[in-house]
Amino acid sequence: MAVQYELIKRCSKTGARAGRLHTPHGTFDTPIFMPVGTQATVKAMSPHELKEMGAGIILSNTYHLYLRPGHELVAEAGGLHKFMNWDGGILTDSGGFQVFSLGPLRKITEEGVTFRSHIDGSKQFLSPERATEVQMALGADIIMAFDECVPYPADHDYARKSTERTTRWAERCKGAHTRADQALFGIVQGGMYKDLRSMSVRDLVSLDFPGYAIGGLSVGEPKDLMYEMLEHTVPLLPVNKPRYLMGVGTPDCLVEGVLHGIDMFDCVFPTRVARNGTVMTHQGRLVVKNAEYTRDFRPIDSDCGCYTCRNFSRAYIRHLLKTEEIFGLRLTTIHNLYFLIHFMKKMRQAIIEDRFLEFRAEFWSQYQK
Ligand SMILES: CCCSCc1cc(N)cc2c(=O)[nH]c(N)nc12
Repeated sequence: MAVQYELIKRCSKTGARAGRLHTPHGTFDTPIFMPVGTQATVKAMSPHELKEMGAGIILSNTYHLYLRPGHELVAEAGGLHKFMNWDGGILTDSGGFQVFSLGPLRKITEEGVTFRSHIDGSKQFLSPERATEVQMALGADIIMAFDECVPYPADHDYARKSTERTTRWAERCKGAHTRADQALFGIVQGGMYKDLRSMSVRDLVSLDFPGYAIGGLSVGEPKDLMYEMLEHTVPLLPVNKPRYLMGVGTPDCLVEGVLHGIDMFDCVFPTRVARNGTVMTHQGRLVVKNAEYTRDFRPIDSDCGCYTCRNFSRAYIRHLLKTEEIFGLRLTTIHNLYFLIHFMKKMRQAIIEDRFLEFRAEFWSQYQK
């Protein structure tokens, strides 16, 4: 099997677990945070810097790469790993989510989704088969089934019909997937309805995927509702397969996701907010661009071991951001990614030492959302 999950330690009191994910491009400790590199680059970061800070698996987007430069060109280059010179793990999303979130004009039918390119307005079409073919050409280690992310809010009838179609699409993706060196993950939907979440898990598990993503969350719902869906859904998934919570997240959501037994996370948040000067600390977010940091010669976070915190002050970083110096957003990006990658490592160690609940309590005692 291209991707295998190895359970190392389960927390004795919660769903939290420490594991390893074996892939064709390396073995990675879980829980893991996966930086997003939408267009075959984690913005402002070099592959060397990503490797140095401990990144293991990065994400790219089928929707964007299909439109530009085209999956055929990436295949001609030898696949994504060669094209972007990254020898770690790569996961690609299937494109459905981006079609729904980027394309204002789209038409969903049983066959697939017709949409307008956000680049040149050209009419495009993605089907489960096409999305799978594109991802096989891109060559990621883990690829995602083509799904519809049920919008929030959605009524029960819409959520049911959409989720049932996502399952039929998942079966078609499975039928079209012929690369033995890639793992195709199913994506659980069901909106905010426990009965539909159970139905989606039941139907996808019967198709026997090597891993399962939980989709349709982190789509604007209250965090407590996301946690309620996780509490219901994760225990229904196979223990010996990886669980991936899509689009999450911030440190608080990562802690609660790990609590419920999630192994893999991704989110554009840390890199996106870094570019406008918001950085993460153990006490919560800090907008280093603000005037209050003009003469603050301390590092962003004195407990952080990243290149940024070892070499530069808040005052200097604020100066770079205010003057729109490119180095400024590189420094904040380095910090935010390092912070989350190492936050996961600390959580994993706490699980292994069976003190995850103490870790969680300590986190919440310091963290201001
Ligand atoms: C590179 C981005 C990966 S995660 C994008 C994402 C994020 C969120 N929040 C939900 C979904 C979903 O339901 N389906 C799919 N394919 N993707 C989702």
